[in-house]
Amino acid sequence: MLSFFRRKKPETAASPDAKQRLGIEELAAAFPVHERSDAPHDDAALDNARSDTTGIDTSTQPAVSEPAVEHITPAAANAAISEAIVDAAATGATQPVPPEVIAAALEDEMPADIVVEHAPAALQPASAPEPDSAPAVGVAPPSGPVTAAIDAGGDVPAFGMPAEAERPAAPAGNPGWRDRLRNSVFARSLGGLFSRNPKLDDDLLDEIETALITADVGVAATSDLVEDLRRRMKSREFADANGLLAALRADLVALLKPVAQPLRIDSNARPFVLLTVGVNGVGKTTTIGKLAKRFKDEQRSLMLAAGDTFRAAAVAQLQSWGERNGVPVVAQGQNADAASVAFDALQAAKARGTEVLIADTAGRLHTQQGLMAELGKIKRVLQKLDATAPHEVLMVIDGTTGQNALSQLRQFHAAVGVTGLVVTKLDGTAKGGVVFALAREFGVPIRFAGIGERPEDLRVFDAEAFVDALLPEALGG
Ligand SMILES: Nc1nc2c(ncn2[C@@H]2O[C@H](COP(=O)(O)OP(=O)(O)OP(=O)(O)O)[C@@H](O)[C@H]2O)c(=O)[nH]1
Repeated sequence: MLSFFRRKKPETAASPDAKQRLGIEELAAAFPVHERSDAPHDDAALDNARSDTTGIDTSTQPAVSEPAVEHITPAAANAAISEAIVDAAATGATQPVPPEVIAAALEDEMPADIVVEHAPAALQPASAPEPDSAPAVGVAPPSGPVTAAIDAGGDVPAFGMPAEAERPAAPAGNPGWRDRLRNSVFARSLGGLFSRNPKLDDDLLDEIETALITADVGVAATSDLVEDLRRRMKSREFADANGLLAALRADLVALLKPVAQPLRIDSNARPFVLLTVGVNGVGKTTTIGKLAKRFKDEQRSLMLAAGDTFRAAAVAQLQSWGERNGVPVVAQGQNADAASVAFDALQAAKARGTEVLIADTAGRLHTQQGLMAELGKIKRVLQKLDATAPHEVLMVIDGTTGQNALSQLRQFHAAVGVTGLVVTKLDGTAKGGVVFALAREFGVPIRFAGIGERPEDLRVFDAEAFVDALLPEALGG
């Protein structure tokens, strides 16, 4: 049987002290995201950087509500980016160049005298009751009527969602986790192992090791888990294989427990601004739609900002989710400046006393430095209206991504300071193990898990429910 670490344990792996875990603070220290209040900024540099990497020249496509900005020439912006890269190379920095280096070279802040001219038609006075205190997400909503700001549009399915009749019925409650995750690589490989009634020996550990690696748990986390089990097996802690497998379950739960922290809406922030980020196609817009439903069910007043201005259907997709849930959507159309949309929406939400504002952003590869720097700009622009915003930077990660998710999180955190994760697409044939790797490496709270396409398939992340869904039922808690 193939073994990645067969009884060759490095002295470091078994000790918890020796873990190579990077905390948020260490990450932040490694990639400081500092604001340059002393430096002038200019949007055009970032716009140009975007056109460099996407092929879309936004300079020729003015936003519906174009803020008053001074533009530098594309050549100057290119020169600034090149200079930053050359400077970083000269100082021995390895690629990719940290965003703050780019940001320092670019003049990228929206001017203080921004004028938002666009008045979205969707914004109508809301009459929804506004609760004084904000329960944690996932807590049962208080009873009472919800008055939608706009007509919810009946049963019209949102973009990206199958029509009601085509959708499989979602299993209710926590048992739904197992039904959704049973086809994952993790569940199938460990399930096969357990069904063979294994003996308590090194071969069992080797098979567990292979199963964990195959399921994307990652080399470091797998090594920690397997060596802990090996040590305990040698000291005769387990009566049989089932004892060892029960210990594996406990170790997996212990790995995830610290990051299973539900999103809490701070009622002192009004609105509580939630900025969603992530690479292309991970499920950001869909997740926002699901969150919109969740927040509306909790009777929170809500607004959405259609900040994904680059994907053709994204604005319509968000508007459809908004209509479906009776939530106003601030949009300026395709190719508008995303920071301007966010600013526009925050201004409107503040004026209305809206409780939660969720801002969408365009998907971007974590290696596209110009686009990553744009996220910093969106954050700074929001902070012109509320110094504490965004209150949650929610990064959406596709659960099928594998170990690449680690570098995605590293880069997004460096650019914009990620405070919570949503791991989507854990249903179907996802490997699922990347959740453990993320937890071990970063310790960033995992707020939600996407285990299907229906609104109710966005679950508050629950360490035990998740682990038990991946392991054979006999073991589950
Ligand atoms: N099976 C499954 N599909 C999902 C889940 N979450 C999102 N999706 C699907 O993933 C696809 C992409 O979702 P979007 O919300 O458009 O992704 P996005 O991140 O906004 O995409 P970009 O704007 O291009 O970056 C859609 O088909 C969604 O239905 C999930 O938890 N499970």
